[in-house]
Amino acid sequence: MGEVLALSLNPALDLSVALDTLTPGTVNRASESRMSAAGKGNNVARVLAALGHEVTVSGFLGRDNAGVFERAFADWGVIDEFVRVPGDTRINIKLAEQSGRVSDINAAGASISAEAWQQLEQRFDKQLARSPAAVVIAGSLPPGVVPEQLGRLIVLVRERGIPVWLDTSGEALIAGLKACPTAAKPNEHELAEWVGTALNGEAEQLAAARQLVESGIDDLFLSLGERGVCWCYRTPDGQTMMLRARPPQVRVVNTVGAGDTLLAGLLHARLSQWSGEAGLRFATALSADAVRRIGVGRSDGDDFATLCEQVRLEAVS
Ligand SMILES: Nc1ncnc2c1ncn2[C@@H]1O[C@H](COP(=O)(O)OP(=O)(O)OP(=O)(O)O)[C@@H](O)[C@H]1O
Ligand SMILES: O=P(O)(O)OC[C@@]1(O)O[C@H](CO)[C@@H](O)[C@@H]1O
Repeated sequence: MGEVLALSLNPALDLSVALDTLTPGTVNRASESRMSAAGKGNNVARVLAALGHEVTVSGFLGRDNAGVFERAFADWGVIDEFVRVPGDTRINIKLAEQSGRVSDINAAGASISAEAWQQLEQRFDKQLARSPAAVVIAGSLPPGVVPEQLGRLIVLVRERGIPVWLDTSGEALIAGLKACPTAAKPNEHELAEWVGTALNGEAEQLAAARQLVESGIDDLFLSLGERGVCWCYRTPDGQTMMLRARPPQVRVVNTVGAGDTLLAGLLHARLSQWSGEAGLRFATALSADAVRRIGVGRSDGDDFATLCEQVRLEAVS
């Protein structure tokens, strides 16, 4: 299986807190808390490495708390090509209630200097020269990095004929989509940000997904939380098609990183040259499996084959 380069320009340490019910303004007692190396690109990298891919991770890491990431990268078996910057990598707080509701508090991240950006670009160029099978760019941009810089990275990858998969939000998503990545995975809120107005119902969401594919993106995966995922793509004869996957019902513990698990599963299937249907089924089951516990990727459960069977695929007309 080909090598993957996963870029997290703004990685994070996730402090995941499980509690019965969150009551703002009071002392809340956690039933469990855990700190882990994360950020969207790193989460995708972790899942891909567990699925057997050779993965290089890159982006910016704060020097002062880099140790937690370095230990995690060694544990996951990924190659660390992060540029070290002064200070700490941000800590994001994930509050997961018994009901399955999650509240995220995401920090802005350390500011990136022009010099650090230059270092990143130089490394990126070398990494691309090794012709990875795919590049994933995922997560928000840190202060000091403007959306156009993300667009430039995407163009650099595409110029080399390497597939680039994008998962980001807000202005970064708008600039990133303009640069025409091979694939993108917005959730419904991110897609509405791209459109610039609220999307009322699935018909409007699917129309926006279609518009993106018709603008030149090969594969658009619109993730819809517990409602599953819609894959919009262009056939070799230029038609736009849509396939919908509905996940099985599972007991939700923590949904953080479900989108990253989904993206990793989809890319794994693509790099393994599975059919689109098989890939969508696998990735939907993988992300449903992931929400049953804290963390990304496959759980220890022995019912994964059943989860795959329970995913419902349907063509969208
Ligand atoms: N409650 C759930 N039950 C089953 N599957 C789920 C559930 N929530 C999410 N999933 C699966 O995970 C996928 C991704 O979820 P979602 O759309 O919430 O991604 P996201 O917003 O990008 O998440 P994140 O940013 O936390 O990674 C969904 O398409 C679905 O397949
Ligand atoms: O602030 P961003 O970069 O948009 O998202 C960061 C983040 O919420 O995404 C991951 C889940 O997808 C978490 O590990 C991480 O904390």
